[in-house]
Amino acid sequence: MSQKLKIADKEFTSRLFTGTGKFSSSKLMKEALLASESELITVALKRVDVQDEEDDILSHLNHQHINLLPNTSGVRTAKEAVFAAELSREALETNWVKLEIHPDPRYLLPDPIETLKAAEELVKLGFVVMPYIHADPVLCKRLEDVGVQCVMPLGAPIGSNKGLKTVDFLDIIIEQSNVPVIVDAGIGAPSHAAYAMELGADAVLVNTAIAVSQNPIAMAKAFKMAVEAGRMAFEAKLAPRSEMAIASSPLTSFLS
Ligand SMILES: CC(=O)[C@@H](O)[C@H](O)COP(=O)(O)O
Repeated sequence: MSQKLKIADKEFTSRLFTGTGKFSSSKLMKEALLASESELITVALKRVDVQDEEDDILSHLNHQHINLLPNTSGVRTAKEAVFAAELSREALETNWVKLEIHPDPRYLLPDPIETLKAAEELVKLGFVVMPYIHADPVLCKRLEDVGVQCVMPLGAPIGSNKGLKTVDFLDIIIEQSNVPVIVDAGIGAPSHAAYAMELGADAVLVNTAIAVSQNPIAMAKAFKMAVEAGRMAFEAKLAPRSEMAIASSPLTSFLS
């Protein structure tokens, strides 16, 4: 049994966090997310109708083991992010927020300056801040200094399914971090998720690769298993690498 992950006051058995976008129906989304056994599920505040008590997306996520993580996707500045977080705290009764500020719709890359500014403000306002950022080890330390509860560096641009293009920097972030590291975005296959976990990431967040798969329910299960396998391998400690071949069985006394 793998160690539990603690973020702020919550403990998680599952290290697979999931997103709610791009599913072809709410029913399929619900079934896939249940199959993933994810306990932290992010939902874009812009997709929630706070006036409607029967809001479709929320009613499908109303399960005992599911914690909602509102995200600020769609905002362009720190000021807008703080406003969105305050709205979500009011509407969804949670002080957890996934801070996403990506002003450029082409690459959806996070703005590091606005993100740091917003994180500082949100921490002061009592939020549990989970910032989505580029895989920048210096920024991660600066965010840690202002009091975020984890960092969420990207593997590749959102929705690109390209995998861990930032692996050398993720390695440094994981080595230096005093808060959980959650690899977010661009994870396109269960093997990418397993790789992130083997590196020592504390969790991964996956949306597109599950939602747009031909069979999201089976894919959610595959990701669940990959994350568990990767974490187990990390805890078991991977065997050291060698430049030279090292025979697996003795080479002396062969056929003598
Ligand atoms: C849903 C979310 O919060 C995003 O960060 C993003 O959608 C995750 O990235 P992928 O869609 O590439 O998995």
